[in-house]
Amino acid sequence: MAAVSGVLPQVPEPRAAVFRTFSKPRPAHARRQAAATKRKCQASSEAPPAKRRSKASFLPAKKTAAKETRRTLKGKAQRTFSPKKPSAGARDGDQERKPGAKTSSLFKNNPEIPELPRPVVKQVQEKVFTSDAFQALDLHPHLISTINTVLKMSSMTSVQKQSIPVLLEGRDALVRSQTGSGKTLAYCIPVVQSLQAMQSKIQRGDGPYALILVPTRELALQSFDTVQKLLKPFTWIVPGVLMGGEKRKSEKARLRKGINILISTPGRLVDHIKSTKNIHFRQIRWLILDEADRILDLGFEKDLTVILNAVNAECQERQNVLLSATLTEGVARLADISLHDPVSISVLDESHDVSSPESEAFLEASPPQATDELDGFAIPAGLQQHVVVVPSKLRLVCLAAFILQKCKFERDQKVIVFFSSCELVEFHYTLFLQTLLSGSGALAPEHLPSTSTPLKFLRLHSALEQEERTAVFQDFTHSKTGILFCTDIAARGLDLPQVTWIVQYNAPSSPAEYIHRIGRTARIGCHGSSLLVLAPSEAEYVNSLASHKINVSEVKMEDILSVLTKDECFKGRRGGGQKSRAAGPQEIRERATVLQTLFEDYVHSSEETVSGAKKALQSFIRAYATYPRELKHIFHIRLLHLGHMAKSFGLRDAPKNLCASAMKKKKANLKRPDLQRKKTQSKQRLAEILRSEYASGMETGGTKVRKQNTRAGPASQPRGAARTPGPASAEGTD
Ligand SMILES: Nc1ncnc2c1ncn2[C@@H]1O[C@H](COP(=O)(O)OP(=O)(O)OP(=O)(O)O)[C@@H](O)[C@H]1O
Repeated sequence: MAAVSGVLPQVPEPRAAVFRTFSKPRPAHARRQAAATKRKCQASSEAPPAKRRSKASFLPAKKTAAKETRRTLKGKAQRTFSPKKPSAGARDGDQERKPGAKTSSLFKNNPEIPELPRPVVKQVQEKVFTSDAFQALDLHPHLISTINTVLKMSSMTSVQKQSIPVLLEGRDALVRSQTGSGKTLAYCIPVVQSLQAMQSKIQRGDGPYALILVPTRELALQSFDTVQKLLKPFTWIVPGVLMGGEKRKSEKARLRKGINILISTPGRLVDHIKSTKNIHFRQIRWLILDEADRILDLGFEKDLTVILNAVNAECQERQNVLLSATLTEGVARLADISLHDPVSISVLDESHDVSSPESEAFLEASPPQATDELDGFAIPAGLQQHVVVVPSKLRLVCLAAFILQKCKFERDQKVIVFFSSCELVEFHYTLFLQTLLSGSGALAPEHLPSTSTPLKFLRLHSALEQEERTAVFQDFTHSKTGILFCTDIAARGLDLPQVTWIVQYNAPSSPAEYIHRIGRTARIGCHGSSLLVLAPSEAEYVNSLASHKINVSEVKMEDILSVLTKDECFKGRRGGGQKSRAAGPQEIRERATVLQTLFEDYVHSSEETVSGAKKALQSFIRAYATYPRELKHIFHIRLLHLGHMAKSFGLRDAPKNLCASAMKKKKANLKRPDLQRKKTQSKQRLAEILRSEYASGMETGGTKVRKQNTRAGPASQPRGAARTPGPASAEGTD
């Protein structure tokens, strides 16, 4: 890390300024924002019991002292941060806090960071581009010129070269190619070509000829945008999008006028099938399931059945196309769609595997894979995947340090951070906005080093009003820099340009979701990186990824935290200016503690913020309880240390009621077998809540997170898509 002492202007006691900022009453905008941060999944009583004391977590400090080089930091800090000698940050903070409030040491009593397994995997890769021009296809000349001049594309990608001719022949197809390889055009071009070529010219009033189902609203808007561009020369064909969050009335009106290429989320389409008289499928020629494995999974099962019944009742002769980067034959077989002699298109078949001498060795040692579910999915060649193991207490400062490193001290970085629930997104978004943004927390802009970039935080999840959701999506799409906090609603299909880093702060629930999350970067031949954050107890997950041919390389937490020595906002008691040239582990620890204190002071600045942090922690625990059975040995709440986890939510102690209710529930369950059944039901409900990230948006009774301090300008209004917010929904909105 380059030293910055020479670059920075002299700022008298910046750390003291930090604490002053957070001990005084919060400014009106912060209060407004906190008040606006309503969370929806708040069923705390459903939180499964969290076992507090894992053996590893309670190792005496002596035993956890590091022996290896990579644990030197921890070892030294244990000596430095004895309870009798609190950190500068903690001490100053204490002066202004209630007696008894404390910032406990971040670096004490942490479990050892285990040696990560290092399987070298023969990762699967595909060739993205071909040298063939679109002119090689039998397409209308106006369509080709639109592709060349409007979309500014000349040569086909591999998946387009393979799929377009097959689809133009009228065949059903299952299409699998890596993320960001151009699957959208692989189906949109044949649809437009075939519809414009129909002998009796399509009339708007004919209704839908093509039905395209996608799992989220943002993806619906994105696909609609692509179709709209391709249709420029063919103005008589009308595209339209239906998605939750828009006023049903205006959608009904558009359906009445006629939509020929209909793009919809499943839930919203079902709603119209049930409630809109003039929706019909008499003319359907195409049924396309983008992100087909997602649409075919349990969360959409009922919706898909309703849609297929409605479509089948009116039309039998149509082409069916299923696409996804993680489509497997197994998933496709589940489809209750009568596929006629489908062609399986997998770009992988044509590609070469990338291997190294070590990977050969691994292959020999690795067990044979049993099913196609365990086969590897291709990962873009320009994608560097990393993993960092972080003790629970240090998660929050580590995430903040990573964001500062990338977005404050490096240029043109666009980062997406994935969390497991809406509450987690809201909590971290508000916390970082209130503490890390220049002007509101850390240093005033004039005191920022000249090399630093202002931070810009955005968030996207299903509990937002649709208007804000669309605005955020547009804003992040068009931004050169920024940090997007989101749930898995942004994991699939979204083509957000120039994303440089993907952070998975909560591990995904399946290898497929891992692939889709990291696939938001390194698209269409570009470069990008990903970082997966794991707790020490989760290190085994690296092996699980390896069994799906996913290869991650380790970065050290200390290296991420060391960026704090660049940031004078977090200068410790003895100052770090002159030392930052060769910042030692002790200084890094001091600064991490100052940063943690900053978070804790904000969280403890009002009852409301404390309660928000507790709810976020409960939400984390609930989400943690829903990992599938095959991952339970890695992600099980009994392996979590609740007190340490609480720290990563800026809480100074583990919420007592959470433990108490968990313990009570456990005891009661032992006595009352009838409660076991309820527990199962509540687990199912939790799974539903998570799945409903993708639900229809037509449910009522929930609370939406109201519009907050977005920096987005008004979103552009696509043809056929109204921006009026829809009815409040329970949890999901798609
Ligand atoms: N032939 C092409 N030449 C140049 N760019 C292309 C071409 N085809 C598609 N693209 C661009 O590549 C990007 C990724 O395309 P697309 O979103 O269709 O990928 P995908 O395979 O559907 O990804 P995912 O699996 O994540 O949904 C888009 O920005 C698209 O405009």
